[in-house]
Amino acid sequence: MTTTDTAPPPVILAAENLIKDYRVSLRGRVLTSRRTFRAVDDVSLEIPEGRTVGLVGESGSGKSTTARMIGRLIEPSQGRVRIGARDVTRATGPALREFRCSVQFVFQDPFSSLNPRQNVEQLVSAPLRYQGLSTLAAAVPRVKELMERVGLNPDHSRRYPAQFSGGQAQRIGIARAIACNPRVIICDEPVSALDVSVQAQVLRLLTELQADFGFSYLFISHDLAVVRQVAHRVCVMQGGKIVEQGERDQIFAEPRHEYTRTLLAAVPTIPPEWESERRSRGGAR
Ligand SMILES: Nc1ncnc2c1ncn2[C@@H]1O[C@H](COP(=O)(O)OP(=O)(O)OP(=O)(O)O)[C@@H](O)[C@H]1O
Repeated sequence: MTTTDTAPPPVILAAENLIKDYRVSLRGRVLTSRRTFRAVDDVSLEIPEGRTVGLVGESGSGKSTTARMIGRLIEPSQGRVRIGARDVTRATGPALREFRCSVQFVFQDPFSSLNPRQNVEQLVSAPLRYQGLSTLAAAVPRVKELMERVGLNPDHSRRYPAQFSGGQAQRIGIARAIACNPRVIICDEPVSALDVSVQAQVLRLLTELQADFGFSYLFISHDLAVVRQVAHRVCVMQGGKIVEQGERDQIFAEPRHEYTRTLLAAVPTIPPEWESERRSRGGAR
């Protein structure tokens, strides 16, 4: 952690009044230009340095669309994305490349987000090569170091995704995400495709990496129990809008919006030993 309890950490990544209109619904229904479908409606959120912002809501509420706009994977229809003081909404060329290094993604399904024809050396070194920071051969020691850091055997660097378990494949995705020392990692349902025991290990790894490197996370999940374990702040989405946001303890202890209360009613409680261990590691508080 880079800040004290008295000074709030500076905002590293911000979304300002983001809107996304689609002209074709995912079901293939073509909408007329006058009747677009608004998937995200005036969303503003801030991600402080070294902190985790949880983004929760039911399926279809607009979480992934919001994240993809913030990470510049898709263009917003309106609104702005800022990293530090810099507006990167329309950044192109070198500015966009730099942004892509600063803001990395970890996706839900590690197997579909890793090219099955590339081995770990190729996969994990990709951000470094994209930035022109390294060649494949020169990146191998760094890849092995990253593999070790995320709990993988560096001797397996020539293996392909299919030779790993789901949890190990997600660790490859995490190694790739941290390869070029990003400032923010957008985790889009990073554990929901994994077995519960493996989920806990991957969440623990993300928490450790944050404590060690000060990463900020935007952590998307439909599972509030998971968000409660990792998030410092929580934003609740419904129907494309953020209906409530605040510090994690406030959201969980005193939800103000009816929809948040409904979501919370379905959350199992977390074991106290988890909570105390996380606090002692410097995780969410
Ligand atoms: N490329 C697209 N074209 C048209 N509609 C889209 C597109 N992507 C998403 N949508 C629609 O936008 C809405 C928000 O989708 P989004 O994936 O952002 O929600 P979500 O909260 O992440 O849901 P989930 O948890 O199921 O991924 C949904 O109604 C979805 O069908």
